[in-house]
Amino acid sequence: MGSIEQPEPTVKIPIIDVSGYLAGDPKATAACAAELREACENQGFLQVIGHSVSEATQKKFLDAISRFFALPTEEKEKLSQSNSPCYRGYEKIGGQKLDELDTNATTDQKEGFSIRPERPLGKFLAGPNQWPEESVVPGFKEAYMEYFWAVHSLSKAMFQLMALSLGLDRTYFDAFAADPDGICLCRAHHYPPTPPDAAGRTRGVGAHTDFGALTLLLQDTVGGLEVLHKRTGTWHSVLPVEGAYVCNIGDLMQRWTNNRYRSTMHRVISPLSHTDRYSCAFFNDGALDMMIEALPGCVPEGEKPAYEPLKVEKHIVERYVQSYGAGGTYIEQRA
Ligand SMILES: O=C(O)CCC(=O)C(=O)O
Ligand SMILES: [Fe+2]
Repeated sequence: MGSIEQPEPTVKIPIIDVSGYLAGDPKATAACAAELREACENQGFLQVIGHSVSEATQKKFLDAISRFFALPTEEKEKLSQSNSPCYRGYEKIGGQKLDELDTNATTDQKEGFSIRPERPLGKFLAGPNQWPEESVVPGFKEAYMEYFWAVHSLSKAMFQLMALSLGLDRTYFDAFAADPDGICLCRAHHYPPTPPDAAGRTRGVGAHTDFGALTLLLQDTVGGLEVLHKRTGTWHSVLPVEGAYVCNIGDLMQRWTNNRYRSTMHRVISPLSHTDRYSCAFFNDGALDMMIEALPGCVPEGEKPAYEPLKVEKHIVERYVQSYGAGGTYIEQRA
């Protein structure tokens, strides 16, 4: 008799239809909250369908970013993030290295373009966007801002569902997630096709956990995003579902929930592919002056919280510096 084979570990990334919740149906809301809790306590990743961002808004946005990334490098470099006091604008290939642990890892083989709503300079990440001239990429700014606000609204709804999933009042995270000065940032990505000599050797995005609270990622149908199954150390694809949002928990939310909700390591591999890949991450990392300390109900009776209280600002600034190197007026002022 042969040895008994261990079954492959299965990583479940549930697909949750939130349409009933968004329509205000109490039964659907309770079911969605339970599904969200289960996903966050396990892999920390799920995909959201039946959401409020229209297909037209997504398509218009994806079309606009592909036209932007198709511009000559000199044109994109005019909007370089390195000229921005607040990490806004164009980030060239290799501009970020999200894998902080592996010193041999390549820089991330993606280019990006980041925006936020404009706020007066002062607080971390506040300041002006950089946009291409309207004649250079017609409709880009309009499509990007329309997309931003649509996903912003969905992220607020997801925080309310998150509150319900934790047995908290629905509005518990509102002050955090809807603060006009809060850290909400949208970064569009373009992953160029990988030549054979680089496939497998480079990373689209190195292994990392997201810094903040909640990420909503739109990916096209090319694929490449993978999550780590911690116990077995194996990587598993997040299969693209057209129009869905990959929703994941970041380090702040893991800390806030006293490790009950998981911030999972993920990466984008560079498969041998002749296709360009586009994605866009929307990070809602909340109000800068919020203190993160274990939420009610997340510390078992008789135990101490796993972490000291921490201000959002301190955490986010440190993580930006680690992955981009010091940059931006805010950080220079504090150095
Ligand atoms: O492009 C992707 O699929 C993932 C990007 C990502 O993980 C990030 O920007 O934090
Ligand atoms: Fe990420």
